[in-house]
Amino acid sequence: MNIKEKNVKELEALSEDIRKRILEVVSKNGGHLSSTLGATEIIVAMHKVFDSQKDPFIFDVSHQAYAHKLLTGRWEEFDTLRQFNGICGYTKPSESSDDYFVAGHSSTSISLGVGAAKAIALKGEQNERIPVVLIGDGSMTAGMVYEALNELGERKYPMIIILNDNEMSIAKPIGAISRMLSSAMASPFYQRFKKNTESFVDNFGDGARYIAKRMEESLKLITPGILFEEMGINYIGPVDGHNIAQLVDIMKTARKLNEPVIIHAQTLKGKGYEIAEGKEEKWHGVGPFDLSSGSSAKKTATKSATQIYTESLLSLCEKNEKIVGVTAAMPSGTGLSTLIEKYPTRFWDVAIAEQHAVTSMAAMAKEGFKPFCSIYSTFLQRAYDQVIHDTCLMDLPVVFALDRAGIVGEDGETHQGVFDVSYLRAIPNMTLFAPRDEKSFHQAMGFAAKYEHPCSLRYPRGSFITTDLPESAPFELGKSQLLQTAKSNILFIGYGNGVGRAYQTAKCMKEDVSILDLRFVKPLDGEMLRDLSDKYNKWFVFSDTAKHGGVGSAILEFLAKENILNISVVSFEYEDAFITHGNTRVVEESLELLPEQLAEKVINHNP
Ligand SMILES: Cc1ncc(C[n+]2csc(CCOP(=O)(O)OP(=O)(O)O)c2C)c(N)n1
Ligand SMILES: CC(=O)[C@@H](O)[C@H](O)COP(=O)(O)O
Ligand SMILES: [Mg+2]
Repeated sequence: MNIKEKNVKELEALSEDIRKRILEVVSKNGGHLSSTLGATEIIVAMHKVFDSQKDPFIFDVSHQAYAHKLLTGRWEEFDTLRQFNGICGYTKPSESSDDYFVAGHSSTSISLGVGAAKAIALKGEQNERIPVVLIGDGSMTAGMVYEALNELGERKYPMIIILNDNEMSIAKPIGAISRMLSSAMASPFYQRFKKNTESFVDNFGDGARYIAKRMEESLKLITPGILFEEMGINYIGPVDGHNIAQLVDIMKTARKLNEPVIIHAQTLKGKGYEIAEGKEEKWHGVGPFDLSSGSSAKKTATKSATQIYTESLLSLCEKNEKIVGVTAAMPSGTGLSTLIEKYPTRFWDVAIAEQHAVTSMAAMAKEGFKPFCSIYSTFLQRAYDQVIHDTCLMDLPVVFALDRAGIVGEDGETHQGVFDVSYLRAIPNMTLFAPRDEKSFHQAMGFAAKYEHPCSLRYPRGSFITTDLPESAPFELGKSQLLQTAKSNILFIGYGNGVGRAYQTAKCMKEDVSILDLRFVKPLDGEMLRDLSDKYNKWFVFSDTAKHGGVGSAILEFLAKENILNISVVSFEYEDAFITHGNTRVVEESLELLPEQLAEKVINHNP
């Protein structure tokens, strides 16, 4: 039956069926669980009142949009969620015309809505179509949201913004905005007012009590909405984000206003799966798990790069009290939660605010501190000008510790950490290097902690490719490390996690090869490369970076500048295309980047 014809009871039953389907698939495949369980009724109500075939449905981050996928013809194939060639974990127009826009990086939805509303107005379609945005309280903390609200409040395009406030980002939300949003019921003024009026009206009977109740209601409506109302945007709420009848009525009312409206819905993150309900960070993004017990299926033995980073930073902090650091709403993902707990006056979660994170740390560097910006490679893209304009132009000693560098797997195109060498290498005063394993990671961190200019080190999601690499030499600026020499004319040049891949590829070959750990891609070890160009004339580059502007590019630039013309360079970095989602190994195989595939390419390469 078409959702438009369903009554409230049927919509409630549909929500429960959706929850069951989400739990069934996410417990098998992994994915974003608690966000998407909590947004179910809101999304069902959206589809009841609006039409995603004509109204732009815009989900912020869109990790919470599984119910939308289930309601738009993907119920059966939802079994393939986040699998290679399966359903994407985020909205993706190429997957369905009901998915209006790509999403994955947060806080873009309101700008998208304003742009869509402008176009709808220009095309004279305002009576037929209206943008409907769903954004979470965590995503409301990024500056881009206020750029969009600023214009929307001025131009007043008709638009529905549903703010799904579950009082959680990935972790507990931080900052004034989150506090403002959920402060309505708890504000001291509001509580005093409530207490005083209750005692006051007890002496005057029902009529007065009724008036006080209305005042209390109106006060509730005023407190969190004051920010939006003052900006010229209608505010309705807070409302129960699990009450479908109320949600449907309010969305219908909001549509009739034909103005910009924010509906502030309060929900329970993880609703419907008791173990995950409430303020449980670990249920935001999950691997496969046992439904009855909630215990995760996969246990990882080897230490992750994030764990190494955390241990390294902890030991550096003990020796140097000038070391400080930030994360932009990824405390556990970056490992910074440990540092925040141990050094609460030196480490901060600044919410989803990468631009603010970088620039505020630049100021701390100017004040003589040694900041570590712990940000995923993909999310640092959000703060590119802050790296150039506020950090490198001032030549300030900020360390950009880029986790999730390389293919990240099931998060797919929006989250692959593959562009950082390309986007950072072009910036003057920036130094780029990468550890290959645990030992070299500690050395790289020691180097970073003393380095007096901007620098960036990168490391993979999960653990390094291999742990049995040769002993690591201390990190020196612009110095590489020759790990293995052989008689053949073949040289493997590895960078970061690419060194492990070079070793695994070498093992697949009958012929011995020489292997260099490049360590620094900026500045390059010119002396070593000149020396090696006399001995080896077939170079192969192994790095989890985009080819364009990446490590191979840097080496080719060097050879050209040195007028060294007899070397053939083949880069096994990523081609000029966005990399899809799926299990990392499966994705790498599709890109022909597995060691055995690379060995084939080396053997068959005849320049
Ligand atoms: C620019 C950017 N920074 C960080 C993230 C990582 N991230 C994904 S979802 C999320 C929290 C979102 O919280 P909220 O909007 O409240 O949604 P909820 O999961 O609570 O429904 C974060 C920090 C991101 N996707 N984009
Ligand atoms: C939706 C989002 O952007 C985050 O939840 C991201 O998926 C976290 O990635 P990791 O699982 O690699 O920490
Ligand atoms: Mg939230």
